[in-house]
Amino acid sequence: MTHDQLIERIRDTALLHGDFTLRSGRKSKYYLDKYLFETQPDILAALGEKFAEVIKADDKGIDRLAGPELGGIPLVTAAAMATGLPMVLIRNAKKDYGTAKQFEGKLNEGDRVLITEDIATSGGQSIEAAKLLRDEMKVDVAKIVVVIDRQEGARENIEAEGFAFEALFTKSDLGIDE
Ligand SMILES: O=P(O)(O)OC[C@H]1O[C@H](OP(=O)(O)OP(=O)(O)O)[C@H](O)[C@@H]1O
Ligand SMILES: O=C(O)c1cc(=O)[nH]c(=O)[nH]1
Repeated sequence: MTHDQLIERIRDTALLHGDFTLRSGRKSKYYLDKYLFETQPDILAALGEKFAEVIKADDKGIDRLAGPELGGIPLVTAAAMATGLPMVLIRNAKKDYGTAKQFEGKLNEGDRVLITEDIATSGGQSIEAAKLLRDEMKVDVAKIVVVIDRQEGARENIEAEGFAFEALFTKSDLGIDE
């Protein structure tokens, strides 16, 4: 799938119009329903390849990938399969039984970890995941890579916390002018 075909597939599959409340509490007249594009195997495979390009371009090398619940899970899986890199799955909250962990999979202190995420609005969700990895798991967060940046301040907020940020696509790339 070409870059432009992927943009078109995401837009056609997942762009909704209406009145939406976002995770940040903001209101929006449009919503990109990530589950509508993440549940389409052709789109997911193409996104895995896009993440792989970013991962291969990292000059210091990535040891592991991480995906936050829930939307980041299919993405990190696709990226892991496209690169052969191992991954961890990050929970929104610790389990209070069994292994009682907030992430699943294996992490080594000092690993360079790249986070995959679906949509960035304020960047709040991505920052939470990155802080957990950096401050509690003691890994080196190489970059937060999202599928779509809604261009509402996520980049500025993420970079202000000391993390690198990249978006595969922006709201402008998708031709959204709301
Ligand atoms: O940049 P932010 O302002 O933090 O908002 C964007 C986040 O909000 C959404 O998650 P949602 O709350 O729908 O959670 P889910 O992935 O568990 O469905 C979306 O998946 C992003 O992660
Ligand atoms: O900010 C959000 O919560 C959000 C925006 C959006 O376009 N899509 C989504 O899944 N979440």
